[in-house]
Amino acid sequence: MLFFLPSPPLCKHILGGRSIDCLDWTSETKMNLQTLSIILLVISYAQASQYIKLVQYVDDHQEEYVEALREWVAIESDSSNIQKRPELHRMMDMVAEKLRLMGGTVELVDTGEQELPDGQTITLPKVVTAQFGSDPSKHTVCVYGHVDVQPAKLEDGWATDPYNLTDINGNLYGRGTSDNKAPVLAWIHAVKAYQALSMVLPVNVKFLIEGMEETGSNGLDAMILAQKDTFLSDVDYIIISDCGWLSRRPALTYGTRGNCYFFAEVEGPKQDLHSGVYGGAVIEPMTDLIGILDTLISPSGRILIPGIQEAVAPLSDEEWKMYQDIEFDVDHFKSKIGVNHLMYNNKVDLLAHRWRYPTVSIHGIKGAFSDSGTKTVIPAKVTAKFSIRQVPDMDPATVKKQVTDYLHSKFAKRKSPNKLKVTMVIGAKPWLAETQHPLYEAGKAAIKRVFNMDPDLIREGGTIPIARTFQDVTGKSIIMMPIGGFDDGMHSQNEKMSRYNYIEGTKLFIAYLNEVAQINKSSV
Ligand SMILES: C[C@H](N)C(=O)N[C@@H](Cc1c[nH]cn1)C(=O)O
Repeated sequence: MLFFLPSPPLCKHILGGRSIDCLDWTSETKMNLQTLSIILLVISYAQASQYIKLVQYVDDHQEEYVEALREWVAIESDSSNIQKRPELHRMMDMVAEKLRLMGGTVELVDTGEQELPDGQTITLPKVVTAQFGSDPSKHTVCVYGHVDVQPAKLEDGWATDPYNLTDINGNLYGRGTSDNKAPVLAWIHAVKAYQALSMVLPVNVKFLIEGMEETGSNGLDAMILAQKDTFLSDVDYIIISDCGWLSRRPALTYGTRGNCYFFAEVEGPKQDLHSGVYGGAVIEPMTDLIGILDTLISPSGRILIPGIQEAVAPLSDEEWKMYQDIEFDVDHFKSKIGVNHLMYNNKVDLLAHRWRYPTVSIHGIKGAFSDSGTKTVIPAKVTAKFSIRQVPDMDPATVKKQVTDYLHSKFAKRKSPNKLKVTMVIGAKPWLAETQHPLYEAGKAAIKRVFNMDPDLIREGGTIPIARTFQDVTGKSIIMMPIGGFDDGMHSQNEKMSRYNYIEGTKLFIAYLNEVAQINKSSV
């Protein structure tokens, strides 16, 4: 596709109000078609030169973009740590201020309180909404992103301070760089580039930026429902850039797994005990807990909870073929994460189990002794944290019951006097899109323009908790356009975003806005 073609209404205008399909081939029409071709050529030339200017602008402002990321990374906006909540509030204020300074119509939307496991409540970070342009003849896109991060400490094994952006060989290291601060900034910078060059945005752009994604987007479902007929009413498409490529090839993402996150608490004696004095006398909560955790999944990765595996939609021949055609080097994948063996060694099985089959992960045990040293304690109360990634056709409410019933039945068999409490704290559904949609065609064209190659069409094993709500509540189509690298280490030590992806990603977003503007409204 040319970078810019005149919109269908403009073509119609040039053709005297008729669409191309219903023309009668009179000489007058032929002349109009000739005029149209010339106009098309002039417009596409003018607009291609616009694009060149935008790209040049992005290249010239690289350092400014890196500094903006440095400022955001310095904020420890960890949504899972309530001690850091003031930082998260500050982060949301900074996002709002940035968008306000660009002349957007900005609101900080209150989403209420978060209830903590101990019954206390804490204020949720506000959600930032912003709008640039409201021309009814244009498409309106809503860019969703988040600026909260996963926890990170230097002592976790980071090579650099996680909150001090550090450039090493063109990689920008810092917590939240790839997930999701740089992509959000890249979208903001894309809009800013148009403004700086006094160019009109080809589509109206809205932003919806939240601060609780990493803990399940608390409060956002209700906010989206409440804003369905206001902020979201004129939105045509939702764009999310909160994931990564599969390899060095750019990608478009058409599915995410959901997530059900559980706490399983086993409580025994009224306080921690000396294992020499009481060991052998008491039934230890940790032994009970480890015992039931071990019944969740087999060593070969089969989920043992009845009903879960059965709910999974079977892999279709079409999917198998799609996975088979994707370029993906299993050995490279292994070496990048430093393992010799994986659950599956062929490409299709591996991709399928990363993207479209459920899995159980055990994340940690609160109350367990984990410091250095050799404390000989019997912990009195321990809480396991584990999650099950959701795929079509699993349903979080059903999974909650299946897991709770199963763990209680396994616990009952132990005939332990201790108490088990199972709670599901996140219940996020999976999301899947139709890749035949013009949004994806526009995405392919933008990627071709910026990277001069065709993208991989991939799924994401992680979760974007709000994706499915957006789709269900607004009925609008979503595209996920990642700019994160395959080796960015989201959620891990040494998370990074390469300068290349950050800067070329900004250009991609600029190009994408123009491609979206060409989508014929009546074709979707
Ligand atoms: C894909 C996205 N960047 C991400 O990492 N999301 C988190 C969201 C989540 C799910 N459960 C709790 N938080 C993830 O997939 O872990």
